[in-house]
Amino acid sequence: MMNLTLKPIQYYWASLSMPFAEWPNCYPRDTSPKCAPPRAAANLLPRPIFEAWLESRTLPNNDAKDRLSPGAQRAVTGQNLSLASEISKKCALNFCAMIWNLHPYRLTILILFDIFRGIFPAFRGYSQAMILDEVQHLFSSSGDFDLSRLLRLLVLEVIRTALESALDLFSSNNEQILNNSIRFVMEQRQMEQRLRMDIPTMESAVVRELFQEADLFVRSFNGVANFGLLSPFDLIRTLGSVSELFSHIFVLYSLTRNETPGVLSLLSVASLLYPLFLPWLTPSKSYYNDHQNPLESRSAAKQEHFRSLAQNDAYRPEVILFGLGPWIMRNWSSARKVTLGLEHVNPTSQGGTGSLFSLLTPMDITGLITALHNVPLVLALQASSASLGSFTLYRNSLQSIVYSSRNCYNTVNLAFQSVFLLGAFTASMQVKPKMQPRPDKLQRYTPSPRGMRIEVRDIYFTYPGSTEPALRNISFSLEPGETLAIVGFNGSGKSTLANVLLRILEFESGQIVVNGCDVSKLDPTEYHRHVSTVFQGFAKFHATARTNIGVGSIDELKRTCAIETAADLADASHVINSLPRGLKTILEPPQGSNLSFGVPTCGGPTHERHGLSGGEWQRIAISRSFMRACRPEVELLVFDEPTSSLDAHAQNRVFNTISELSKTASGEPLKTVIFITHRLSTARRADKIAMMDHGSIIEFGSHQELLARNGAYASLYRASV
Ligand SMILES: Nc1ncnc2c1ncn2[C@@H]1O[C@H](COP(=O)(O)OP(=O)(O)OP(=O)(O)O)[C@@H](O)[C@H]1O
Repeated sequence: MMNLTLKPIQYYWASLSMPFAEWPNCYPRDTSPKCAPPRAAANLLPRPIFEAWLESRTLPNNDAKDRLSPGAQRAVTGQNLSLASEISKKCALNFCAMIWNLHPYRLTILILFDIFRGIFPAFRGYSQAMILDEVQHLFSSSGDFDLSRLLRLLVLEVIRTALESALDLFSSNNEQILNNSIRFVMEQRQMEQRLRMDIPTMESAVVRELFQEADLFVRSFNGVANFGLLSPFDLIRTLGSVSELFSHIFVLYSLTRNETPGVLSLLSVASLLYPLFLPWLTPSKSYYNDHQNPLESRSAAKQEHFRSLAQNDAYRPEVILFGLGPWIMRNWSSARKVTLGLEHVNPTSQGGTGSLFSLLTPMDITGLITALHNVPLVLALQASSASLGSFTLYRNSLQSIVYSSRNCYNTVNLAFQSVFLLGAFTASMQVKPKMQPRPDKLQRYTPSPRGMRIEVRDIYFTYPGSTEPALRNISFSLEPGETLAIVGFNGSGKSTLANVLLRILEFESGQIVVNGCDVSKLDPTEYHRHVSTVFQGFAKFHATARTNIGVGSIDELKRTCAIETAADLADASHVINSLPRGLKTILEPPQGSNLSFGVPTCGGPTHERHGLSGGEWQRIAISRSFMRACRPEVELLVFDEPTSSLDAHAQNRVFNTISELSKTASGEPLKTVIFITHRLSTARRADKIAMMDHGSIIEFGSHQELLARNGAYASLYRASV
C-alpha cells in the first residue's frame, strides 16, 4: 500500500574523484582550479536542488563562507525567492505526486472538504444574523409575531451545527489517517537513508547540515508547529482559509454596497489587514533563526555549544571538577548577547535612526489605522436599513477576515521556508554513500574458506580537515589464516589502519585487494558480513546484557545458547552470572556513552540497571565480536586493543580463544586475524608484526625477524618486558 518511489537517484557522490568533504567550502562559488569540481564530475551533477539549497544558506558579504545554521529562516530577498522557485520547480511536483500516490481518494476528499468548509463560517454568520433579526422583530412587534419562523430558523441552525460537526469529525479523521501514513513513509525513507550513509559521507559538515534540515522537514509532518515549519496539510488548509476569506468579503460587500462608497470599504479592509504587515515594519529576533550576518551566525553556534556543555550530563564530572561553570557562563552570555542584539548592535536592525520620526513606530499608529474599519459600520448604522443581525454579521465577518488573512499570511511565510527544507529533504535522498561502488563497477565478494587473503598496496589516508596523512605508503600482504599484530607508538595510525581495513574509513589512494578482488568494488555491507571486530572505542549500549552481546549476530539475538557460548568464549560468563537478572539485566553505560535501545531512561525500575567495570564492558564487547566470529562466513577478525583493560590471565584466555576460533581442530587455518596491541608479549604470538610510526609501517616481519633487526620494534620490546 505504501510502496512509493521518488524519482530514481540520478547521480552519485561516490563518482566524484574529489573528496565530498571539500565541497562545502568551495562549490559553487569558488571556481578556482584548485577548488572547482572536476569537469567530468560537474557534468554529472544535477546542479539544481543541492546547490540552490546550499546557496540559500550562504550569508551575504561573508568572506569566511559562514552558512546559516541549520533550520534558520531564509530572508525574503529576490535571490532567495528565485532559489525557492527553482527548488519548487525541481521537487515540489515529485513530492506532491508521492503524497498523491499514497491515498489519492482521501487526499481528494481532504482538499474538497477544506475548500467547502471555508464557506461554513459565512453560512453560520447568516444563520445567526437571521435568528437575531427575528428576535429583534419579536421584541419590537406588538403581538402579531409569527413564532413558527423563529422556531424553523432555530431548528435549521441546530441541523447546520450538527452537520458541520459531523463533517469536521469526518474530515479530521481523514486528515489524521493521511497525516500518519505520510509521516510513516517520510520517516521510513529518512531512516533508511541515514542507515545507508557511511562515515566518510557523514564527515562532511554540509552533508550533516543537509540531513539536519531534511530532518526538520520530516518533523513538520508531526504537526510540530513551533519549529516554524509548515506541514503540507497546512498548505491544503490554506485553501479553506482562502475560501473562507472570499466568502466573508462577499458577505461584507453585500452588506455595505448600498450604504458605503467602494473606496471606503476597501480602506476599511486594508486597515484591518494592516497589523499583518507589522512584523515586516518592526523586525524582531527569534531564538535560533534570522541570524543574517556572519557574526550573529557564529555567535548562534557558540551559544549552542556552551548551552550543550552546561546541559549535557556527559560533561558534568569535568565541569564540576575543573570548575568550568563561570567559563561556560561567560562564553554563553557573550554569544547570547550578540544573537539577541544586546551587543554589537546593528543600528539598522534596531531601527535607531535617531530622527524624530523614529519615535513614532508603526506599532504606535496601529490603533489609529485599525479604527478606520468602523467607518462603514457607522454609515450602515446611520442608514435606516441596518438591523441588529446585519450589524453582528458585519462585525463577525470583519474579525473572520483578519483571522483568515493572518492564517494565509503565516502559511505563505512558512511555505517559503519549507521550500528550502523540502529541497534539503530531496537532496538528502539523493546523497549516495561515498564508499558504495557504482553499480557498473560492483563485484561480488569471493569467499575463502581458509580465511581472507589481504594485499594492501601503497595506501594513503588523511582525516578531513587534517593536512598530514594519518596513513602513508602502507603496503603488506597476509595469506589466508595468518595472524598480524599491529604495534607502534600512540598516534602512529594503528586504529586508522584497522578502520580502513574494516571499510569504516575510505582510503584516498592505493589499493586493498581481498581474495583477489579490489575492495573498493565490493558493496561494504556485503564485505562487512565477512568480518568481525572489537573497536577500540566499542559501543556500550544502554540495553540488556543479551542485546549488548547479541547485536554481534543480530539473527541470533533470541538464541540464548549462542549468546551464552559467546560469553563463555570471551570469559564473560561470570560477569553475566553475577548480574541480578543475568542476561536480562539492563546495563548502564558510563555517562556520555549512553546508546539507548528502547530502555526507559527515566521512571523505570532502577534496581534492574547495572553498571560494569571497564574490563567487564570489554568482555561484553569481545563476546559480541565472538557472536559473529563463530559464523562460517566470517573470514577476518580485527581486534583493536581488545584486552587493554583485562588482567594478564584473562588476556591470555581471550587470545587462546582467538587462536582456536581461527583454526580447525586439526590446525587448518579458518580465519585471518589482525590485532592491535601495546603489549608486545602478546604481539609475539602473531605470524607477522607491523611496527608503525607516523602513519607508516617502518618494520614488518615475524617477532624473531624484527628482534634480529634490532630496530624500533626490538627497542620497544625490550622496554616493555
Ligand atoms: N577523527 C580524526 N580526525 C583527525 N585526526 C585524527 C582522527 N582520529 C585520529 N586522528 C589522528 O590520526 C593519527 C592516527 O591516529 P590513530 O588513532 O590511528 O593512532 P593509534 O596508533 O591507534 O593511537 P593509539 O595507540 O593511541 O590508539 C593521530 O595523529 C591522530 O591524532
